[in-house]
Amino acid sequence: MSESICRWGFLGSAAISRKVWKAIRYSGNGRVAAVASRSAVRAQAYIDTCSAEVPQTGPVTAFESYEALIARDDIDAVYIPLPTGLRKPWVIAAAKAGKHVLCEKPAAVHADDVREMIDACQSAGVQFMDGVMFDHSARMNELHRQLRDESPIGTVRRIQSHFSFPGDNSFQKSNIRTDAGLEPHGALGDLGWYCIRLTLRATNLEMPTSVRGQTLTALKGADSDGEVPGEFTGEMKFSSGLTSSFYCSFLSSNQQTATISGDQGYIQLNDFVLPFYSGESSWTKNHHVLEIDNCRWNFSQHAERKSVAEFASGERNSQEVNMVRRFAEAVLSKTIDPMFPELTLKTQTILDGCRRSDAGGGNWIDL
Ligand SMILES: NC(=O)C1=CN([C@@H]2O[C@H](COP(=O)(O)OP(=O)(O)OC[C@H]3O[C@@H](n4cnc5c(N)ncnc54)[C@H](OP(=O)(O)O)[C@@H]3O)[C@@H](O)[C@H]2O)C=CC1
Ligand SMILES: O=C1CO[C@H](CO)[C@@H](O)[C@@H]1O
Repeated sequence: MSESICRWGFLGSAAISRKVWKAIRYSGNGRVAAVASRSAVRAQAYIDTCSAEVPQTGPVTAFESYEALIARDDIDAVYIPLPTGLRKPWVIAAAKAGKHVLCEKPAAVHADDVREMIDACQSAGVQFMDGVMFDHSARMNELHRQLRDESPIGTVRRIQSHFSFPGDNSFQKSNIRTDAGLEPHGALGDLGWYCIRLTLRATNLEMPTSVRGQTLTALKGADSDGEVPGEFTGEMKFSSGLTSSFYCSFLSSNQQTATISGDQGYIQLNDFVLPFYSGESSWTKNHHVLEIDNCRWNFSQHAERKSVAEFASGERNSQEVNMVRRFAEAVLSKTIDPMFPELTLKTQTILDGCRRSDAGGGNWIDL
């Protein structure tokens, strides 16, 4: 391995990997060294268009098979944004070849597959991390710290989140997200994954005792063998009495809201996954008061806006840049952080429970 720079290889020419390409350029401790595609022409075209906007700090080699890239010994880490249904064998092959693995979300088809993927990484002594960028945002880390150490809203009782975007006709017919073989969890995997993760972060990684879920609308892409959740609602119950619910959808307008409610106030975020384009990430802490005095019944508003200085995306302190920088730090220092595989496995276990509940009619499932 080169001493100070993590050499990244990408599997596939996924749309999201263009954002990660730029993030790696800005990370300061990595560079994209290779891209593999099922088509050599596509790999080279991808490298050319990305390089024209964001050049890497060295040459980037195109490979026409994922195997060929994984076999190289001048690659330290692979980024795997292949469709979820196809990802597992490539994660395991990469780990066996000694490559550290940044794996897109949702991690896998089942939690058993996640265990196999993580075991392969552990056996090979390489880092496993999923692609949830907000785990690396200064805002989320500050909220996590406050909720754990300071009880800014008292005891947390309820977490509600909503992640949706409106997928048009062409999306519904031909995007990987509506193909059961490629993205079997549909909106639950694509968007609900973040809602579940937010809950885990807010509870300091505590697992719920039971979950339930329901597909509200199913979608089926033109080439899909089956339906996927296009609109899904899920709930979680915790031993402390805390409850959490979420809604995710490919059919509602752009919304990324989260409310964390305590017995002394609530925290509201309006952009919890992809921060609004700005140089700071904000949230509000609310502790409204109902003032009653004889004929005067006033609900008085008390809302404090809080923020951290952090560019939403595409800058050196943005969450996706922090993600790849932190990953490369683990690679370069040979210090594996076990929290990341744990987070992935817990998220997938809750997702699996929601799907089992859905398949059984929406009843509560004990985890
Ligand atoms: N963390 C985040 O913020 C984000 C994460 N994601 C996740 O990343 C993953 C990829 O999403 P997205 O970028 O939209 O995906 P794309 O459809 O743009 O890309 C998927 C890539 O996978 C490769 N591939 C291999 N086999 C197949 C196949 N049978 N069908 C289709 N593609 C195949 C293709 O590369 P090639 O043909 O070149 O080999 C293709 O470019 C998803 O799981 C998604 O949830 C997506 C967006 C944001
Ligand atoms: O992970 C993701 C982040 O947000 C997108 C929507 O805006 C998703 O579709 C994507 O897969």
